[in-house]
Amino acid sequence: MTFHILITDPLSEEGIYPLRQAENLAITIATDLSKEALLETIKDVDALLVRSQTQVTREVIEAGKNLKIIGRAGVGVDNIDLDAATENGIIVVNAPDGNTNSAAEHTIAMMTALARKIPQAFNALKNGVWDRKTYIGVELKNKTLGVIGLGRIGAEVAARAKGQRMNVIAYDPFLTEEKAKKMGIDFGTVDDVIQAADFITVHTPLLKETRHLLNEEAFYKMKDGVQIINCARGGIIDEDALYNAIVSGKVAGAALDVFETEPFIDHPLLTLPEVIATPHLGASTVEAQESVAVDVSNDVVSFFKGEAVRNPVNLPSVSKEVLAKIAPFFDLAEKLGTFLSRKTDETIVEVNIKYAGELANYDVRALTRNTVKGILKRNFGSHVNDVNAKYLAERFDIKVNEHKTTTSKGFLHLITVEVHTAGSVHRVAGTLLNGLGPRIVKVDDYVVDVVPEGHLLFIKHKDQPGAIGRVGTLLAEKNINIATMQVGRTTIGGEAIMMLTIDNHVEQEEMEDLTELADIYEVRAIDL
Ligand SMILES: NC(=O)C1=CN([C@@H]2O[C@H](COP(=O)(O)OP(=O)(O)OC[C@H]3O[C@@H](n4cnc5c(N)ncnc54)[C@H](O)[C@@H]3O)[C@@H](O)[C@H]2O)C=CC1
Ligand SMILES: O=C(O)C(=O)COP(=O)(O)O
Repeated sequence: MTFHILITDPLSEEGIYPLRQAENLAITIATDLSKEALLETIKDVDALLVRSQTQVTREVIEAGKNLKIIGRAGVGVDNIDLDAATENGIIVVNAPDGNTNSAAEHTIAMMTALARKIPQAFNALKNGVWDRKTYIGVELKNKTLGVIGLGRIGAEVAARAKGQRMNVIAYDPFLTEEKAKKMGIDFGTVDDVIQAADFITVHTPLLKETRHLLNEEAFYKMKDGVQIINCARGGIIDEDALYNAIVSGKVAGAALDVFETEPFIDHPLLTLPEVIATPHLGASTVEAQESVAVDVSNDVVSFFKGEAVRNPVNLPSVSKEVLAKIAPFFDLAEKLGTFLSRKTDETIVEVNIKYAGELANYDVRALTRNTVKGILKRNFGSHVNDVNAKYLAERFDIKVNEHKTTTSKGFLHLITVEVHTAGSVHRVAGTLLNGLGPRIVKVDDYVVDVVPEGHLLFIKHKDQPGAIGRVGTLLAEKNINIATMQVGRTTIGGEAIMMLTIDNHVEQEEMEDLTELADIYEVRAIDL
């Protein structure tokens, strides 16, 4: 099967080498598509690869009927409607590490150019003006750099600023005193940072909480003559407030690489001599572009091989070590979910998944998603996947609870899944037997030993001589061959179960007449 990859922003040709190497991928590069053309082209595409330019809106995502993965060759995913992707079961991957260095270097370059007015002086010179008075700058040495957002890029910028003999003060919700100490920087609140700094640089994503983080009120609190740098995202700074703060003389200058609306060409900010700007070039180096394109291409290749991706954005990422421990249980978890969803026709309102034994030591959210996927397949078929399982459960008001206990009687690991409907509770437990593979070991209160595979018949009956024989005879009359059979009961003469594996698929309706046999209460045909 060939998967169609559409690339709509310029990516490094060297970087997409992994895509070119894969035999089952057909690549189309179309970097100047109009919105209408994109909506048309996306229809037949399995993977979309972008940078920051292409606006991957809900409309685009919904038009991508075959779309399975969106790759962002870079960090920021604010041009991608993540909710729409998740709801439609489309995984989004990015390349968070590949452009860190370039963005940090660009930030330092912008700060230096700003401090020494290099672009303005160069402009004058280009226009034939030799002016050594207007372009007097300030030193960076001994000045304080305020860093808001000390993630990958912010931390690199802080380290480089120290090399410039600057003092650094930072704010990040994840920054602790200990970590700051280790880095040789101060830490404080946003207010501490903006009040102490001579230069302020922002390195957060654009989120609800960071939108207009630097606004009129914030500028008011800053030192007179402060200089501002934004190489992260337009919108973190309120551009109108920045304009006013520069015109009023409060802010001495600003270096901007990113803007609230891009392309940014006729904004009043660009008319101010105190403002220097680049057209979103933070990641535009040969090295960064190759690196981010390689990372995102590798993830796309892995995805179409059915392997785990390294940098999922709308799925929690799982470390290699944890993945190695939990991956063998993926299939079992899904099958336990499928089993229960076929064991009842009633609407499921709650799912409780209990991980007992060694598994309880790991992040098992991926297993929970697989279980929920198995449960929801009854309603959503192939539309439900790892990405949207949680979303679909929430949308249909199905409560999903995860429980863990490191003690497990008899089994090294045990996954017990329980579903509640309005009037009943159904339970199944499974494990992986060393060297033997997956087993269902309990259904409701009955102990069994069934390989969760193929075509099963789950039968509830009275524990009475003849019940099993009558089932066997009727199945023989229907020419249905029994491959394996297990029985279980809790009390002699009470309710009991049979778990049969049969050779072929049968429809539930074909099995209804089994319930007319004496002592047979319920029959469920379940394909796993
Ligand atoms: N100009 C350009 O071409 C480029 C821009 N970027 C942008 O730079 C930004 C930072 O990228 P990375 O460092 O790779 O991301 P990152 O995820 O490593 O770091 C972001 C940091 O911001 C912090 N943060 C979140 N909310 C915050 C808040 N309310 N206040 C303070 N800190 C907060 C997070 O805790 C995190 O440590 C992103 O917006 C990214 O899109 C990245 C690469 C190139
Ligand atoms: O990685 C990021 O967040 C960037 O802003 C880089 O954007 P670009 O890939 O150069 O369009």
